Amino acid sequence: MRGGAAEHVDTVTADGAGVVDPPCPDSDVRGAQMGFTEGRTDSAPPDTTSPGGGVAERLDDARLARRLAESAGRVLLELRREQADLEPAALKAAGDERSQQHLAAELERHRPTDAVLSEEAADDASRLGADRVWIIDPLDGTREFSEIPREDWAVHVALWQDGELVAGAVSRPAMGDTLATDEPPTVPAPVDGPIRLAVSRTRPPAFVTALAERLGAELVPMGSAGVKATAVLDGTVDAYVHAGGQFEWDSAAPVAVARSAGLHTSRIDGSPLRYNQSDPRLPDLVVCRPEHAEHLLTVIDELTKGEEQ
Ligand SMILES: Nc1ncnc2c1ncn2[C@@H]1O[C@H](COP(=O)(O)O)[C@@H](OP(=O)(O)O)[C@H]1O
Ligand SMILES: [Mg+2]
Repeated sequence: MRGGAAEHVDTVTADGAGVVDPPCPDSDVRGAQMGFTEGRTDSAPPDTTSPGGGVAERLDDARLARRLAESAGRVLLELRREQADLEPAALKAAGDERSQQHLAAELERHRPTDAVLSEEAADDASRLGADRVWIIDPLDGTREFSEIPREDWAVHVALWQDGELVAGAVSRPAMGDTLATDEPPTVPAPVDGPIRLAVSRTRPPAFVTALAERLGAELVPMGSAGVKATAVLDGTVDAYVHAGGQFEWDSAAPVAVARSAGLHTSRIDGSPLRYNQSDPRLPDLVVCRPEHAEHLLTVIDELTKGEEQ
């Protein structure tokens, strides 16, 4: 449990799995470095009351992102427990739907004036004129979620504001943790040996396989973009490189958390990842330890140019 000045009390869930927020930390230093601050001063109305009837003060965006990702994770774990006999396709569909319903309801309750871009909801073009857009993937690694007891699936909750990702959380419910910008993770010290690249276990892009060969890298297969990106944060791998297709919701929250911890994040050509674009496709990315960025991007560049010839 996180500590700090006891100012905020909040409740996050509408499904009985209510959360009384622990004391709110002092303004998060590294969070402030990435451009977000404790609380908000703009026009959104405050949270009102908790299901228990108590007055709930407003939770800052980063902590709300964490709480939403965690509570959706509990919804998904419960579903998996209760519906373990479902066919994988039905479990996937139920997981997407339940988590989407939960997150949509909670965002409506806590941030009713903000726009939302979700993998599991129709894309409302009004988000393009909005100052604040929550970019969510209610269940990333849907396939792995349906393969009980696999743990490599995640819930992504990010907030984009005025052109930047300003908060994010990646919950890994079956692993029992959440990595979020309210408390940027500390990346472990580097380890000796070949560079380790996280790659999709079910559809490894040929590009990444070729990259691994050039780098003399070890491929570490796993499901979920969020799990792969956070595997860089927890030291399981050194980099996550993807190409060939993805959407903003697959990477927004992982990238927000990775940036808050000081990792390199970019497109594979080194250009910035941009969110809340009219076309939400965002087909490639690099998330890596900063000490590997230059070499990785150089080798990717050589590989890309070689493919073009
Ligand atoms: N070529 C591609 N086109 C579109 N989305 C892709 C993709 N490759 C991976 N993804 C998305 O990235 C996430 C991680 O995939 P993987 O585990 O194979 O790396 C998945 O999200 P969802 O599970 O939310 O659909 C998947 O849909
Ligand atoms: Mg996804």
